[in-house]
Amino acid sequence: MAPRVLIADKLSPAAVAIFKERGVETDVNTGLDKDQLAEIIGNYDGIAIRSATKITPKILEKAKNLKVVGRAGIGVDNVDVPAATQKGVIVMNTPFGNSITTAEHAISLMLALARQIPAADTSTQAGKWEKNRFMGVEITGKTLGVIGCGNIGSIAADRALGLRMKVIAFDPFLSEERAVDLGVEKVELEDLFRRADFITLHTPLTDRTRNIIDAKAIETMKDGVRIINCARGGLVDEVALRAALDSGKVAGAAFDVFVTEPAKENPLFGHPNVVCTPHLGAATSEAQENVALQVAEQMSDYLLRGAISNAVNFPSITAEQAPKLRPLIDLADKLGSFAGQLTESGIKQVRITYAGAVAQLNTRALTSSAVAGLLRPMLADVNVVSAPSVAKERGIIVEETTREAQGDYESLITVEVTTERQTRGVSGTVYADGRPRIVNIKGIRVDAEFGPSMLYVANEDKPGFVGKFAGILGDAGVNIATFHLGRDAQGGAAIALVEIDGAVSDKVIEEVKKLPQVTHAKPLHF
Ligand SMILES: NC(=O)C1=CN([C@@H]2O[C@H](COP(=O)(O)OP(=O)(O)OC[C@H]3O[C@@H](n4cnc5c(N)ncnc54)[C@H](O)[C@@H]3O)[C@@H](O)[C@H]2O)C=CC1
Ligand SMILES: O=C(O)C(=O)COP(=O)(O)O
Repeated sequence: MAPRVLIADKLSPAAVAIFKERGVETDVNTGLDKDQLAEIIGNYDGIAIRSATKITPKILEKAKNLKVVGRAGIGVDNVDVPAATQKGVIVMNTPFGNSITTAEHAISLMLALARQIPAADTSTQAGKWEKNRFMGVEITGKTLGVIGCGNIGSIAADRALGLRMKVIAFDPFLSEERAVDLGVEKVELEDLFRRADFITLHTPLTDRTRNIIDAKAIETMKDGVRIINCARGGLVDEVALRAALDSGKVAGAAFDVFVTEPAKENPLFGHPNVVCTPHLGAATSEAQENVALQVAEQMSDYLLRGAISNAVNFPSITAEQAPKLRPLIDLADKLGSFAGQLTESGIKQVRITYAGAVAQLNTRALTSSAVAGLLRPMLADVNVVSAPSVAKERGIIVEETTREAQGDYESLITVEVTTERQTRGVSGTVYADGRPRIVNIKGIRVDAEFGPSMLYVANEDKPGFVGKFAGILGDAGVNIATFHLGRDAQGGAAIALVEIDGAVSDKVIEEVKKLPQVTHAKPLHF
């Protein structure tokens, strides 16, 4: 059945066209309130949004079929990403499609502010001709302080340099080298506040950036500073800014984004030196076409081919890699699951080794899959997306190693789990038939496919075991589908891995355990 996507915010029609072309069903239903969305979200495999629709834990709870949230734009602060991750829902954005447009909006607002264009326009069109009321400031030679010099901040900086401004930037992740390349001076935040004539914000809203401009910060700024916020409401304390505008400390402010949106009322409204736009940063036909096309392509690629790009909660997998990766993801999950089902005490560490061709692929995705398989027997709702963060929360160390091909296998994945009691390793491969095999358990070679219902028995390699073991299963009416034996040395440790039709009762397991040679017996499910 074709996957189905809900377009819940206003997207360029380019998105529908792409989804249609790719064979994804779409419904366009914008402006839903949270209850209406909760009612229908269960019908969709994907939801495409901008900043209006909020993807909350409550919505995710109802989204039984949801696999992907596609944000046609940059900020994903309207999506509860941890909650989506926990549900295994991929959250992807389009990190570049609207950056030029947004930087241009910041520059437009700066110029509008410098020359009071909106107020002058209103006055002129009201027939007032107030030529002496609107005295502007020149921006040439002025210092622009850029807070957050990522994609948008650096484009804004570049445009400001073109306007002959001096640009200083505060961004803890901006390297000196990149600053030199951009032609900006990297400074500390206090310096920026002290020196800037104009300040423009371009950071995401996080716990560290919330109210990055507050009353205290404003006090340290130049008298007559002008502030532009085209990033997110909440970066600036609106009440403190209003007070500073009223006192004249701040000469002007231009805001595109607000603490509460849609902003029907706001502390900044009504001040003569304030310019506001209704979150128009990304609103050009070019940017909207870019982000709509891109989000539709990305979502289709994921829903139809398993390719992941620009996900904020999962590593990327290209469409070319996806078919190669799919059987290996399955293998990693099954090896993890095998280890997890045999683990009876707290896991301290898991080391995943990729040998041979698999080492060249996207091992982060494989590791997530192995960890998901490992944790699933203990935590039913862990998934490939949430596994790394769940492991971290539980203090489990996850290590990944890659190495050259080993032995006979083109690709070999080994999952080694260390608990309080022991370290246990299990290896597997995928043969040309694309089916995952388990080829080594605790150093003992085997060659078994994974079946839905299996029995794992560790025993001493002594005569008489196989007959008695098969006898117990036969007496209980358990049909053996495949039977694999392996041992480390004659008379040493041996393993039996048996695929059975249907389930096996606890009573049968107990009987198997009572066999004198048996050290461990456990039913496994894949
Ligand atoms: N008004 C609008 O319509 C639009 C707003 N935006 C917003 O613009 C913002 C920036 O977007 P991009 O440049 O694409 O993101 P980006 O990720 O490329 O850049 C953000 C920069 O902020 C920096 N940063 C993070 N924490 C910081 C801190 N505590 N202090 C200083 N810098 C810090 C990062 O190092 C990074 O370089 C986002 O919040 C996004 O949501 C984006 C598009 C449209
Ligand atoms: O891309 C972003 O982060 C934006 O803020 C743009 O928001 P919008 O898609 O115009 O609602």
